Formats: sequence, C-alpha cells, structure tokens
Amino acid sequence: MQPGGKIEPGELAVNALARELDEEIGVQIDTAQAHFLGMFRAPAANEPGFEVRCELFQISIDVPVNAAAEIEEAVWVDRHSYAQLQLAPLTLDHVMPIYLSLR
Ligand SMILES: Nc1nc2c([nH]c(=O)n2[C@@H]2O[C@H](COP(=O)(O)OP(=O)(O)OP(=O)(O)O)[C@@H](O)[C@H]2O)c(=O)[nH]1
Repeated sequence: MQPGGKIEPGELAVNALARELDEEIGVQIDTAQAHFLGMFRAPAANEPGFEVRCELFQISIDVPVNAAAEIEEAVWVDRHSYAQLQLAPLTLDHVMPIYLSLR
C-alpha cells in the first residue's frame, strides 16, 4: 500500500500527504509539486468489512526513503515486480493501472 493516512480535521489532503510522507518514510515534499490524480475507493487492506477512500497524489522524489513510525518496510514497486507482490486492493485496482498508464 501507499504511504498515507487519515486527514486531520481542517487539514488539506495535500498537507496530510506531506505530513504522512514525513512521518512514515522521512520524505519532505513541496506540496505545490504534488499532482492530484483523483479520489478512489476500495476494500480496506487488513480491515475486513471496511472501505478505504483516498485522495491520490503523484510526486517525484530523488531522495532516499526510510521506513519510520509504524512502517515495517518500504519498497519501490515497478511494472516488472508488482505482479509478484501481495498488494492492497486500492493499489492493485487503482494505483497500479494509473502508474502503468503514466509510463
Ligand atoms: N495509507 C494507506 N492505507 C491504506 C492503503 N490501502 C488500504 O487499504 N489502506 C487501508 O486504509 C485504512 C486506513 O489507513 P491509514 O493509513 O489511515 O491507517 P492509520 O489509521 O494507521 O493511519 P494514520 O497514519 O492516519 O494513523 C487501513 O485499513 C489501511 O490498511 C494505502 O494504499 N495506503
């Protein structure tokens, strides 16, 4: 699944993105560079019976990613490796098709 998390009351989605990227993978972004891709929903991974609704953004970075906070591991996924991974429904059904169409 993608780094991210719940939007706090009164917070803009793009600011929640910046906060979560910093907390979870130690990456600081310029929110002006985040490209909004749309709103999506899918069955929540690890929470049977619940749905995740997300605002999805695309960013480009050239800095190292370090799993932090409650994140156990961070890996880069590409068009060749994703089929071998166990991916959350949101990633498989929405994020990967967008990613594959961008390249
Ligand atoms: N962040 C994130 N959560 C996802 C993705 N796909 C997916 O099903 N989820 C599910 O969405 C639900 C909420 O995710 P979350 O990141 O807000 O969870 P959390 O409560 O730990 O977030 P927090 O960082 O706001 O405290 C969880 O059931 C999580 O498994 C994804 O790509 N990214």
